[in-house]
Amino acid sequence: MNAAAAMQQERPSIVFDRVGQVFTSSDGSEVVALENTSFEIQRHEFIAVIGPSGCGKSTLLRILAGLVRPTHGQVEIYGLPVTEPREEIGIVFQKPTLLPWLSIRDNLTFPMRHKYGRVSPQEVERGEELLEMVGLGNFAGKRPDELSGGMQQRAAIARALLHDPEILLMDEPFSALDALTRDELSLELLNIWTQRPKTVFFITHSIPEALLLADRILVMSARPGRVREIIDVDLPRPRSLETLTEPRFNELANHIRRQVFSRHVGL
Ligand SMILES: Nc1ncnc2c1ncn2[C@@H]1O[C@H](COP(=O)(O)OP(=O)(O)OP(=O)(O)O)[C@@H](O)[C@H]1O
Repeated sequence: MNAAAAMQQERPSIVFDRVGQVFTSSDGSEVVALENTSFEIQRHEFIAVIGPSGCGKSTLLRILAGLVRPTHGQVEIYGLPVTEPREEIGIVFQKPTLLPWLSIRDNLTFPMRHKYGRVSPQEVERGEELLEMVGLGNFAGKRPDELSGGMQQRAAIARALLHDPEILLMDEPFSALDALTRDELSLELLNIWTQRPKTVFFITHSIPEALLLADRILVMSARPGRVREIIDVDLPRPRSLETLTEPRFNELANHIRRQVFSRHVGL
C-alpha cells in the first residue's frame, strides 16, 4: 500500500462535528433531541450506540443516513458533508418493512429495480448468495407473511447488503425478536461483518448485544442527547456466546449499566 492509500485508510470514515438537532413539535414547542455531539468512527469499525429512550439515537442514525439535516454542526463521510442519502450506505430498521406482495427474492432486488429500473444478473445472483448466507436459501420464492419475524429480519439484512454497502446503519434491528433468535442473528451479523468488513453503526438497548458485537460503544446521556462516554470493548475476537461468560464482559456490562441508569437510580 502506498503512503496516500495508507493515509486514506487511517482517516476516520465518519465524523460527527458538534451535531445538534432541535425539532419543532406539533404543538409548536421545541425539542432539543441532540446537543453538541462530536465523535469519529474509523473505517470498518463496529460502533454500538446505547442510551436511554428518547436520547436521540435514531436521530443520530437518520442524520448519518442523510434523511434528516442537523440544525447544528455537520456529519462527514469520507471527508464530504452528508446532505442527502448516499450510495455507500445500507440501512436496517427495527421492522423488516418488506413488501407483502413480492417474493423474498424480489424484495431483495426491489430497491435496485426502483432506483435504476433494472436489476443485473450479477445482482440477482448476489441476492441468492445473500439469502443462502442468512439461512433463507430455501425461502427465496416465499412471500414475507409465510416467514417468521426472525426470517423476515434476515431478509431485510440481506436486502441492505445487496449493494455491498461500505457503511451499514442498524436501528435496533433485533429488538422485536425473541432472545434466542436475537443471539443467533447477532452471531450471524458478526460472521457477515468478519467476511465482508464494513463500518457498522448499530443502535441497541441491549448491553450484552453491544458488548458481543462492537469495537466501541457510544453511551449517550438522557435528552438532550450528548456523548456521555465512548468505551473500548477490549474483549478478544472472534467472539461467541462464550464471550458472555467472561469476567471482563461482566465488568464492562456493569460499568455501562451504571452510565446508562445513573440518573434514574441515583447510582
Ligand atoms: N420528527 C420529530 N419531530 C419532533 N420530535 C422528534 C422528531 N423525531 C424525534 N423527535 C424527538 O426527539 C427525541 C429523540 O428521538 P429519537 O427517536 O432519536 O430517540 P431514541 O434515542 O432513538 O429513542 P428510543 O430509544 O425510544 O427509540 C425524542 O424526544 C423524540 O420525541
